Amino acid sequence: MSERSAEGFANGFPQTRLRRVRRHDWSRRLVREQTLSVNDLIWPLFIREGDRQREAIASMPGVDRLSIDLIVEAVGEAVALGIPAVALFPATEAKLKTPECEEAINANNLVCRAVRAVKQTYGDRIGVICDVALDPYSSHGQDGLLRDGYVVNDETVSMLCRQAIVQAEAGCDVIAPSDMMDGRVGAVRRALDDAGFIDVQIMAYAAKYASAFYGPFREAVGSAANLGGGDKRTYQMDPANSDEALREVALDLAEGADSVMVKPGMPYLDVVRRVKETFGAPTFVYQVSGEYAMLAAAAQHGWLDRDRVVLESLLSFKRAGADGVLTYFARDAARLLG
Ligand SMILES: NCC(=O)CCC(=O)O
Ligand SMILES: [Mg+2]
Repeated sequence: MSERSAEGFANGFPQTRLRRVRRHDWSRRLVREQTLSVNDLIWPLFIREGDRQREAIASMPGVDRLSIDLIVEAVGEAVALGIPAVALFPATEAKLKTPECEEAINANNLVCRAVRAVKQTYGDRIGVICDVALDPYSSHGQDGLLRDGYVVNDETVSMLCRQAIVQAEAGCDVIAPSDMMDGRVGAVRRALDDAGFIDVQIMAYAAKYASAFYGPFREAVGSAANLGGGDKRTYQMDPANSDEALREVALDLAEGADSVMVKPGMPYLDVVRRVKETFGAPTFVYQVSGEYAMLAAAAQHGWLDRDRVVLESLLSFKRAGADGVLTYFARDAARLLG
């Protein structure tokens, strides 16, 4: 049944009716420009010490820190759902955090043990991504080594190379430098190649902003208190800039990054679009802990429809040009899409 034209719409006006193709579901599906699938998802998981330990993270309702045995079970769910990769983040015990971050290069540290357990169980059925940065290990909460209160670049990069090697030795498939030191991608690439890890990928946190949206993550890995009132503005990017993001991405690609990342996600969709259009390289985006917290908390209150905002937010990353999304909603989204 069609509406009869009213008086004001004589002579066939409007000629173009964009609503016509929106009228029925079959037609909406035919003209849909973007799709979200399980292949777009990377699931970040938090690891803690112990056996059968599951510990809630207050500011991330629905996300827990898991001991390695439970991490292996969670990764099993990801495998069953078809999620292509997980990113593992260690909540290092406070007693192991030091100013010089020695635990980062301990081949038997929490994340290395978790990677070994996951890889022994699932092999190449799922990819494992590990950050390279010192904040899970530093008593000061910074991502690099501190000298006179300043995070020094080159000395930090040397540590990051050693960290990348112990993680690759543990079986990590993708090294993700998240530290924002200059030159670290090239240095880590050389270190990996020299050690024989020519097929270990690098996913560079290329445009990582000094954002307030990381708050819950710092609670999750226990670095918030260490950082105190400190911030990371001498190495992470100024939220005001996007030309600079293109320069960061250009350098990381030139230094050998296999893929690049923009972080955070929802407030930086314009940056995702510019990066993808400019370089056409595999581009990922991180829907960070604060974004998760906003949506999860509002949904808990009944103020937002959780399933719908999760899928809409993830689709927005695809529309902006992202090839994939690191999201704490990955398991939920995979179930909804399944
Ligand atoms: N390097 C990983 C992160 O910093 C994650 C931040 C977040 O989820 O807030
Ligand atoms: Mg850089």
